Amino acid sequence: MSADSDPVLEADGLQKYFSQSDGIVDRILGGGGKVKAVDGVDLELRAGETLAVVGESGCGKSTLGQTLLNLHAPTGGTIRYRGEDITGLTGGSMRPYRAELQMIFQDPLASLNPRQTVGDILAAPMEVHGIGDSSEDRRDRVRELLERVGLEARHIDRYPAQFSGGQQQRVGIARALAVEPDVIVADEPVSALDVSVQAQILNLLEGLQDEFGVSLLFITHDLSVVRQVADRVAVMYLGEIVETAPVDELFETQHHPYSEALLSAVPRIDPDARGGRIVLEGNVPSPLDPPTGCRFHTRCHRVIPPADWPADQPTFRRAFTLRNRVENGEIDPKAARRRLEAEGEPAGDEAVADHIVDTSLPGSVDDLPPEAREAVETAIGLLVAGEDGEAADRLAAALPSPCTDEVPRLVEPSRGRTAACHRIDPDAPGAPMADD
Ligand SMILES: Nc1ncnc2c1ncn2[C@@H]1O[C@H](COP(=O)(O)OP(=O)(O)OP(=O)(O)O)[C@@H](O)[C@H]1O
Repeated sequence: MSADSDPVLEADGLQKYFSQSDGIVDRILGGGGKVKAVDGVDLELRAGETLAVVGESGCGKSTLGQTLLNLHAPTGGTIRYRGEDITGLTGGSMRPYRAELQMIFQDPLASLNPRQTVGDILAAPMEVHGIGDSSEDRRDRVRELLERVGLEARHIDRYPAQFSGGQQQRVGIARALAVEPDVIVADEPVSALDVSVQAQILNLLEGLQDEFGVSLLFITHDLSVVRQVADRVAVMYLGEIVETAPVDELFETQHHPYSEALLSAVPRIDPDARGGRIVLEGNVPSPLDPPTGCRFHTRCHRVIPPADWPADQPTFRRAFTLRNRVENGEIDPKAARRRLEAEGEPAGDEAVADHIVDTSLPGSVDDLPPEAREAVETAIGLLVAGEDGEAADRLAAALPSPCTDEVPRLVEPSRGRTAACHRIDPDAPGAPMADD
């Protein structure tokens, strides 16, 4: 495949929100929240390539894959297949495209009808899409397909449960190929399988892709799988694509700090390779209420300090972590007081505030620049006095960052690569740090 080949499937500003109005989250929050599972994705899958979509669990990968195939009605944006707008097509109007756009699922057994033989499972979509002249012809094609995916043709009348997990996934692959598709979205196709079987299925997919010229969107959380199968990678975080790059380039350099953190967790062959594992702050925020500005700012180890910050960036990150914890309501002065009391320690307001600073600020407060230190101590005092909003405002004023205020643009740091981070955008607010 060529990196410059035409896009087969394109997303432009694609959004998929799920309504929570009937769910438990609604009852807790008291409002009809929207889970912003996919939120403004631009992406193109090019002819014959394998594009991996990677990111942590819950970042929206599956929803993106399913929305691209119109299995979910998109909330916004457009989807084009070979230049034709197919956004939101359903039923009969989607039928001409359905055969071209196929899906392979993570759990092969759950996606195969247990009461049908594999022969029937594979022949049914052929019949729907008018492939094969007769049922005998389709049965011959099914036998060929079974052999092509490494199964035995004589097992055509077996039921899915009579196959092993790896064999069931081979049936899933055969079913996708049965209608001679142009695009396959494979959603974690090997993550339910034993490691030894994973490699066989990945090899099979690669071989079939070359043979059939299919474009593959490969969804996975596993970067070692990405390296084996992908030509390009799109890194997803909280409903957005934060970086795209050819796979080898992404493993060499990362422009987005989230990609950098993901890649830092991949075991290196060379034990002297530079850089240790980057441990991100906190948890993935809720897609019901994603952070402002850059969605990654709450966890980003490279969050940008204000231009007049008098210390280094890691010191800012420490203070900024406390800011986030206060903003997110993660600090509970009452619990801190109870703990001190239980330990027989002094538990007056001042002691509680000191305890919170000690336990919620990474590192020592003494290492902060004087103004930041004063802001931290004042803010925690306010928090202990029950003035949560005031506390958060005080910290936001003392520890501002362009990352909380401005949504980063997707820029092209080099040909064929994109990333959305203020640090690589020459027009972005905030000065990159010398030690960055
Ligand atoms: N049908 C649905 N209704 C409501 N929320 C949903 C629905 N499907 C997914 N979500 C939510 O959308 C977000 C993205 O989920 P999605 O499954 O797409 O992520 P993912 O990256 O594929 O994760 P995983 O790898 O765990 O499957 C999650 O917060 C999830 O809870």
